[in-house]
Amino acid sequence: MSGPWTEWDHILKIDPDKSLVDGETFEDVAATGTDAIEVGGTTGMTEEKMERVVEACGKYDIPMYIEPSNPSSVVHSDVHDGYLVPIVMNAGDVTWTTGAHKEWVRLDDDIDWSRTWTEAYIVLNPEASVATYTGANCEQDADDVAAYAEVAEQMFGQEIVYVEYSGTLGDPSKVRAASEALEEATLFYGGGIHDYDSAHQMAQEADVVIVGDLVHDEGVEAVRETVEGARDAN
Ligand SMILES: CC(C)=CCC/C(C)=C/CC/C(C)=C/CC/C(C)=C/COP(=O)(O)OP(=O)(O)O
Ligand SMILES: O=P(O)(O)OC[C@@H](O)CO
Ligand SMILES: [Mg+2]
Repeated sequence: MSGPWTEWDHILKIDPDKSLVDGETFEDVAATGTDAIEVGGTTGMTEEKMERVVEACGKYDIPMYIEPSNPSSVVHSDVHDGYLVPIVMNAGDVTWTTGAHKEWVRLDDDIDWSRTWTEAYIVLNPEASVATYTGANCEQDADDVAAYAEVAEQMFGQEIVYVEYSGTLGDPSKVRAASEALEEATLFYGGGIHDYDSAHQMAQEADVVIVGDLVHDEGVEAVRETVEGARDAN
């Protein structure tokens, strides 16, 4: 089974705990040329904030996926395309590999498995909230990153491997190492993409690049440039 992400170059990740740039709307966001919107963040996540963004983006004709950072940010709606649930390969606590997932499945009687997929995260920026939150061990050389990617695909059957540098532009040689270790799985890269060149550079290594903070800090015009960078690289 393979998902629509095999056709994507670029994802825009909206953090429901952050606002858009003054004067910009979700309609502008949907018109940036990105292939899909992911809604998720680590800190300050609540069901209400999640619902608000999902509803706002659901009005536009763009694929939208909820990326929950805990079971209580899984909102049920008809307007989004599915759930991309993180599994953190290098978490310091099994909560973020299987524990939260077990609790979610135990407590939620209404999981729609037909549109639920997972992303195998390798978290590499120790300064990011997601690293603190999951107690990730970010000291990973390129061969460690490659091995995690291979474990994710070959042993855990993951279709998506996500090299995560949230907040900073990562080491392209580690992204390349992950890419070379994968056979069929789709490689996502996210972190610090802020212009045409950074998008172009990381899109040469990864299949899909994810842009997050830029939309909240700089706005849709800057995001559009990253879409172009990603497209030109692929
Ligand atoms: C089982 C369920 C439903 C949920 C658990 C899912 C897991 C394992 C979450 C772990 C954390 C994670 C990988 C969240 C994904 C979203 C993400 C990485 C957002 C970016 O976070 P930061 O940029 O560090 O944080 P802020 O921007 O929110 O400060
Ligand atoms: O916010 P940035 O640094 O663009 O990171 C994007 C994404 O990988 C965060 O989960
Ligand atoms: Mg962030």
